[in-house]
Formats: sequence, structure tokens, C-alpha cells
Amino acid sequence: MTETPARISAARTAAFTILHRVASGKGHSDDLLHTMAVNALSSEDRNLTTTLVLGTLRWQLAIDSILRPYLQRPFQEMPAPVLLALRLGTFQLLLLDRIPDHAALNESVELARANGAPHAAGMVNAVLRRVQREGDALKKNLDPEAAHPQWLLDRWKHTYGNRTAHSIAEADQHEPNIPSLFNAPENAQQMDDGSRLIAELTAASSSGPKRILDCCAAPGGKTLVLAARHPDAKIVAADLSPRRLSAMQRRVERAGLPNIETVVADLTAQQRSGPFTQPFQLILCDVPCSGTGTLARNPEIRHTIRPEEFARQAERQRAILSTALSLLAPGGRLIYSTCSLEPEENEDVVRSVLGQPQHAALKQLDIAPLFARLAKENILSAESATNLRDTALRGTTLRTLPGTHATDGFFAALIERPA
Ligand SMILES: C[S@@+](CC[C@H](N)C(=O)[O-])C[C@H]1O[C@@H](n2cnc3c(N)ncnc32)[C@H](O)[C@@H]1O
Repeated sequence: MTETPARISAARTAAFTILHRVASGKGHSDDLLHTMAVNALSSEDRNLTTTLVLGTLRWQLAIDSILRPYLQRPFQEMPAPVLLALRLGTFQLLLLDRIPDHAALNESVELARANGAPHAAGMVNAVLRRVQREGDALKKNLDPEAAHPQWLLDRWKHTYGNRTAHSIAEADQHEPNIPSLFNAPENAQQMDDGSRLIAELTAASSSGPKRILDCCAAPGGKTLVLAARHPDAKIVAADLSPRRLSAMQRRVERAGLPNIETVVADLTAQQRSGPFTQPFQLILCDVPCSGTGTLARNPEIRHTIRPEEFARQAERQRAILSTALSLLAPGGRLIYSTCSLEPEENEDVVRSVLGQPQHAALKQLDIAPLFARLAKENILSAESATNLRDTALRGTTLRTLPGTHATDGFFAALIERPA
């Protein structure tokens, strides 16, 4: 983190540094907001840093369309620090009521000056003063839809209808919901409700499995739920990334769970050796995905994602699902899940893989009865279970939607290999 010049607060310096790294493709906001440098800030500064980073990234597209007519040069020709200072300043002026205008304005000018653009300080000052003056009119144009790429919004409108697409866009502009879906917290692990729902549905889909496979396990939140629900099972937690898996291994050790074995493996390739020689009665296949259901939590995804990405993701997802299904024991069950809103990564993947001749024996089951089972085990209230059954199903699959449900957007399909 760069040193804080006297006239710039620690929070704004930290936010600027993180936004600069995100814009240069040098890290994800979520990781960068949890570094030692940020943890060393006071809790007030840490909170402000988080608000500034996530808020600016969430509103960036709408802010850019406000700024564009005020600028004499196209964005591409503008030095990154100038653009970032303008975005940060505009975000505070238009969207953060508790920040005094003079702090938002002056510190943004100083940020541009201190980060290699002293010549642009006058311009940043003039543009932000205009934003301040015209603030009331500009605020009316801050539409959540304008904060998303049009092509992505059009996809959601096509898949879910205009009204639902609008509520997804609205939900993306707010802090994610605090976990509240389940009756009791799980292991005091920080886990969002959508992720936990996937883990609980997986655990509930099988009784007394001897061997469980978590195919794409790191950082391991769902594995820990599976271990808590099936303490007598042997759990193999596989992941391609040694770095993510070793962080997971430390988490597993802290939780004191000897029944989890972590293993580095590429599940796009068939696996026959080591822990994969015996089949599994229960498999979670929580594949890597575009993450379009998590834009409130991961706001920058909307700035980097491209339409052609879904086909690339789907190719890898089909390969992983196919490997996982080949490891499923007779009578065994598998949950395929993503945090993507795109059918190409969800229903289409399941349909395509189940259509392959080697998987002809497999059957897709209705996921709905699992809600009742979670209620029966007092993991969900009866009311939540009924509500999910009535609102979070698309055909036989789970489909949670930001704005409709108090969770990120998750998909899950249940597959069985008949005994
Ligand atoms: C959605 S995340 C899994 C989250 C995890 N299930 C949890 O709840 O904490 C997807 C994971 O898949 C892993 N991955 C990506 N490609 C893989 C592959 N070919 N084989 C196995 N794991 C892979 C990534 O490293 C990442 O950790």
C-alpha cells in the first residue's frame, strides 16, 4: 500500500491502491480487502475502505456514463490514477450521504496529484465540482441497470424476464445479505446462505454415505458442512489449485476434522488412482464458473466478463461433471452446482453430459424433496423450506436469484446413479 500523504485519509489511500490493482488486473477486490495492510487499519477506516472499493466497483459503469460528457478526452486516453480519482470522488459525492462533499472532492484531487498526475488536479477539481453542483439531477440517473453491461442485462431479461432482471441488477448494487436463512449458524464458519444451501442440500441428498467426494473443494466452506453432517464418512476434498488447497488444509486442521483428505487433482481429466480408486456414494461438484450470481459480493466481475466466456466455462464444467459422474457409486447421488445465472453453465451442462452415452444410466432427480428434508432435520424452518420450494425451483433444479431470494444466485441439479 502506498504511503498516505498528510492530506489524504488512510481509508481513501487504501481504497485507491486497491482499485488501481483491480483495474490493472493484479488482484480481486475480495482478496485485496483482506490483506495485512488493510487489516492493520482502524475498524472505521477498514469499513470505509470496503465501502469505497466495493461501491465504486458496483457503480463504475453508471458513474462513467455520468463523467463521459464532462471530459474532453476519451477514457482510454486518460491516465488510470485520474480516472480512478474521478470515479472515487463521484461515488462519494452521489452515493455516500455520510461523507462531507469537501472531503470527497479535495481528497480525490489530492489522490490524482499524489499518484503521478499533478497536471490533472485542476481538471479533477473542476469535474467533481460540476458533479457536486448537478448532484440532485445526476442522482436520478443512477439506475442499477446502468451499472451493468447492457449485453449481460439483456441475457437476464431473456432468461428471467424484465422484472426479475431488474431486481437482480438492484440487488447487485447493495451489500450482500447477512446470513439468516438457516436455523442455527454452522460451525461459526463465515458462510453466505447460498453457499450453505448448496452444502446442506448435498448433505441431505444421501443417508449414511461411506465415501464423499468434493470435486472442486477449496476454500472448503461446503466441505466443512458435509463433514459436520456426515461425521462417519471419509471425505476426499479435491481441487486443482495447490495454493487454495493448502489454505483449505489449514482450515481443516483448525476445525480438527481427521476424516477429510485434501488432494490436488485436475477433475477435467479422468481419475482412477489414489483416493479415486473406489467410488463415492455422495459427490459435490461445485464447479468453477463465471460467478454472475455473485455481483454484489464480487462487483468487478461485470467489468471483466465477456459473452464468449460462458462457452469456455461450460467446456470445463462438462469435463469436470463427466469425471465426477464416472466416480459415482451405484445408488450414489451427485449435486452439480454453480453461482452463475447463465443457462449455458447450468441446465445446458447437465443436459449435455447426461446425454453422453457413457452416462446413459444416470437420472436427474427432483431437488424439491430435499427442502422438506432440511426442515425435518430442523436445519431450515418449515416456512423457509416452503418458501424455497415455491420460489427457488426451475423445473427439477434449484435456482436462487439475487433480489428474489436473500442469497447470491445459485444453481443446483441432483443426479443419481441407479443401484
Ligand atoms: C466455486 S470454487 C469452489 C468453492 C468451494 N466448493 C467452497 O465451497 O469453498 C471452484 C473451485 O474449483 C477449482 N477448480 C478449477 N478447475 C478445476 C479442475 N479442473 N479440477 C478441480 N478443481 C478445479 C478452483 O481452484 C476453485 O477452488
